[in-house]
Amino acid sequence: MPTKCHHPRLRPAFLPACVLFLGLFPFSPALSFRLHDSKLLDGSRLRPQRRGVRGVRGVEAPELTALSSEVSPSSRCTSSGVRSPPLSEVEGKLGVLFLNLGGPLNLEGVEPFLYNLFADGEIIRLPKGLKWLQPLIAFVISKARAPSSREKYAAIGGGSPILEYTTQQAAAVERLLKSRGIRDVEAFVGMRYAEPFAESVVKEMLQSGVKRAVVVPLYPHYSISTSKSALLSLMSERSFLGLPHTVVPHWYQREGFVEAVQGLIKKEILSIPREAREKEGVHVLFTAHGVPESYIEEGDPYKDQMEHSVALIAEKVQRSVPSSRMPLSHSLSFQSRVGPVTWLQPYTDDEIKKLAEEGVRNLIVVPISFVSEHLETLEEIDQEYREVAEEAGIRHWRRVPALNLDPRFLRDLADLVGDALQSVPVRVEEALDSSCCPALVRSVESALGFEVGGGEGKKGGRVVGVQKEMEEREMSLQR
Ligand SMILES: C=CC1=C(C)c2cc3[nH]c(cc4nc(cc5[nH]c(cc1n2)c(C)c5CCC(=O)O)C(CCC(=O)O)=C4C)c(C)c3C=C
Ligand SMILES: [Fe+2]
Repeated sequence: MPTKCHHPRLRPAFLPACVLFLGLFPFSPALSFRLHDSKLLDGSRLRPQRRGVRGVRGVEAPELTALSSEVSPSSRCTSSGVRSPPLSEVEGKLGVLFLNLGGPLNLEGVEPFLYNLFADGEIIRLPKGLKWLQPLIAFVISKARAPSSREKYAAIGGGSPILEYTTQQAAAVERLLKSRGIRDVEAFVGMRYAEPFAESVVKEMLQSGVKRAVVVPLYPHYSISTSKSALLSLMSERSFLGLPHTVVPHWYQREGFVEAVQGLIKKEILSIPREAREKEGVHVLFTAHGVPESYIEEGDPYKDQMEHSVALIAEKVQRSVPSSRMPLSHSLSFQSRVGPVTWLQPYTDDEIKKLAEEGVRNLIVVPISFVSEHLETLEEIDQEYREVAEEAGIRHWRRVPALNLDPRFLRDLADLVGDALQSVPVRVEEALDSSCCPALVRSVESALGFEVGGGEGKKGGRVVGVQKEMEEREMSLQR
């Protein structure tokens, strides 16, 4: 049965049990993060994102051909069951569902958001026999963490910009699809830990007449803790399973994504004064949200995909910056660890200090695991890590903005939907299997050094606030 996805009032008698459990917590990593059957959570009220525009049904335009030379993951990610036809052959209104994590809109929303996060059986993984403790643990941890978490959200203006960015991204993709001939299409946003909850949005989709759906977790790389968790929330809405649909489980390998990130990196590299970058070189540090190591040991493809992703982007960066007078190196590290267990390493703060000790003076930091600005970019990287870097001796610090409303990225998201329509559908049940798409999950050597040349120095733009950036991106999309 789904657990109610709300911050509960616990009876005092439960509290000693929670405290007892948490007392064990630091000494029992195996207990605190272990593989088990997934647990579903239920959402609460829905705030529908946008009203659908009704028109001619089911028209796919030829320009929806992939820009990417890669085979769409959908066509590879199959099980041995009976195949449904591609969704392009199904008539009726198309719904595009973007799944994301969500975030608190204000400081009052921080504790309920944390509760929902820690009540997720894919975030705190309890053995089967202890699952009944999940709501209690979520209650205690969210209470304990809320004050420090609230401080962080206060430092970025009092709430998370995730919903705003995601809504704008979805609206832009809907416009692009319409402009390409899919007139009867509506994009939806469904969140995991905050409103609008995905479970409710799915109901809205069905009520609004959607007859086929493309589901896109807005995480380029698959992780049990993010993509799988988001997809599980769909399983609790049984009527969704009767809807012809396809899921794009991961999409970091798409050329459009790689090129969009590369473009943003190149801009920051060129913003470092020419003399400094040619004399001292530049280091590009890719930083991804971490997961506990135990996830990887239990089959989460996240680390392999991340390493592959970094190698693909680094290669493009190397090729994109002409001449060869500037030594350019790169590495990957992991941030935002929580709790007492070991997370993926190296940790980003340690990596920054190590790089500075090794003589790096010009540092480009690239948040790679998430496609919009959020707490970890605006507070952890821009404030905490920047201070670490400056104290360690980094002279030129640049943070690459998240993809947000980058036109290349948005075009690729629209292409991705087009590719998904043409491919063999991947059902949500299939995409829950983290070993789905083995051909795309391969380890590659990361941290390859490479040399690129420089151009004229330009001042790099920092993140200037959601509203301003949205206006700029919107204008650029319209041009
Ligand atoms: C790819 C992205 C992410 C992965 C992987 C991920 C795993 C993961 N996260 C936690 C714990 C927390 N995450 C929190 C916020 C948060 N996490 C991500 C992304 C990934 N998490 C995002 C986008 C956000 C939202 C930020 C915002 O702007 O609102 C938080 C709350 C913030 C805080 O108190 O630090 C926690 C806690 C775990 C345990 C985990 C893997 C198991
Ligand atoms: Fe997280």
